Amino acid sequence: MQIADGIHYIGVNDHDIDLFEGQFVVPDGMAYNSYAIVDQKIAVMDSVDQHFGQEWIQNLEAALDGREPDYLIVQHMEPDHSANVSLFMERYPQATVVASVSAFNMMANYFGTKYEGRNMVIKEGSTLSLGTHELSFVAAPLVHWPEVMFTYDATAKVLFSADAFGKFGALDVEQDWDCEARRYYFGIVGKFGKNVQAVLKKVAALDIQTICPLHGPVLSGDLTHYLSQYDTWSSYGVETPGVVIAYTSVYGHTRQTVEELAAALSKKGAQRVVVTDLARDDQAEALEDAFRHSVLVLATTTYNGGFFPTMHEFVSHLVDHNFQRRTVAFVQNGSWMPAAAKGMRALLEQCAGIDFAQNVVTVKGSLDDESRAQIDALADELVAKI
Ligand SMILES: Cc1cc2nc3c(=O)[nH]c(=O)nc-3n(C[C@H](O)[C@H](O)[C@H](O)COP(=O)(O)O)c2cc1C
Repeated sequence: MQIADGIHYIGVNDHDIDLFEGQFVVPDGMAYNSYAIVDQKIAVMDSVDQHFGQEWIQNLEAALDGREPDYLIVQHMEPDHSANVSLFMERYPQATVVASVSAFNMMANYFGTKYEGRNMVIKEGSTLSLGTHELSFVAAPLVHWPEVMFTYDATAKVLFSADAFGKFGALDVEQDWDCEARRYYFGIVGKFGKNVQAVLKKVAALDIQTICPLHGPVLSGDLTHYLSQYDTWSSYGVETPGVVIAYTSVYGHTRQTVEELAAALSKKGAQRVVVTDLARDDQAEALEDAFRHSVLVLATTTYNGGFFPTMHEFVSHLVDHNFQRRTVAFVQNGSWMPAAAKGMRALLEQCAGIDFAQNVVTVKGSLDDESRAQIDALADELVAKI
């Protein structure tokens, strides 16, 4: 598949993977993208996951039509992209590997060599001419690893963006971009909003017609939507006004409380209320929902003096991913000494700019008039904050 003049797609689809990066469910598989820029010199953009080396080489050789590659540009050393660097370097002994200093340090760790004598160290502003295609490199530290470089092809007006603008899902599955790109962003890149903002500012100065990420589809046409989504996500802005209620429940009373709160919110004018069961639904989906919307309600059981383990896991994800600048409310259940709200709040105090709702719903085992009045008061407070 030709993406632009001289630029070929040579990546692979993975439908065998169970969990991406050891934790994310990917029901539609995953794509490991790689590209060949065929010019007077030939550059290959990154390799692919360890299981697909032979397929990748076949794709490369089909695109090269008997020629041999001159460069392997390693933008990102995460093994789903770098696992076949050594295969490439053995197969093409004339080729040079092009990467940042930190990428070469990681190559020493992974492959036991920095390819001395066959390497080209690049940094922000370095250039590489392939003949017609003029490449320049844009440092993207911590988007989302420290060694990451973007590559800009000024001739084809293509930005090779490493993991940025990537998404879950193989390329032979038709899918809306936003949903799985958002889940990918907040699960994997989201902690590093400042770094994403910094690199977005740099690429804003470039004339870009096509974005070639290392996962997900090549983006072309009007890029405004993708750039604007990345700007909102990386600045922790609200994408969709609404309430997310993330809950756990052992015996159903907390679930019933959540259902009544959701109904009260809708009745009082909330246009969008999303409810997720943290023990059964995908927590990565819940995480992206929390970052997407304006208000988050956490509802859980007091559990051995603390709070329920799956809620603990979710709150840890929020803190780890730099959750910030949102309204957060608590619903707690406790048959003898409710303490879940206090425990959750203590962890979330680490997050910047959280507006904790004044009203807390406390259910002592099962709902009663007092807790129903609290639901009503909390719904009033939250509707005003959406
Ligand atoms: C293993 C376990 C530990 C619990 N620990 C506490 C506790 O420390 N303090 C408390 O007040 N209630 C505690 N509870 C009681 C729960 O609040 C009660 O079971 C309630 O019904 C849970 O809400 P649910 O119906 O939504 O599951 C505990 C319940 C379980 C099952």
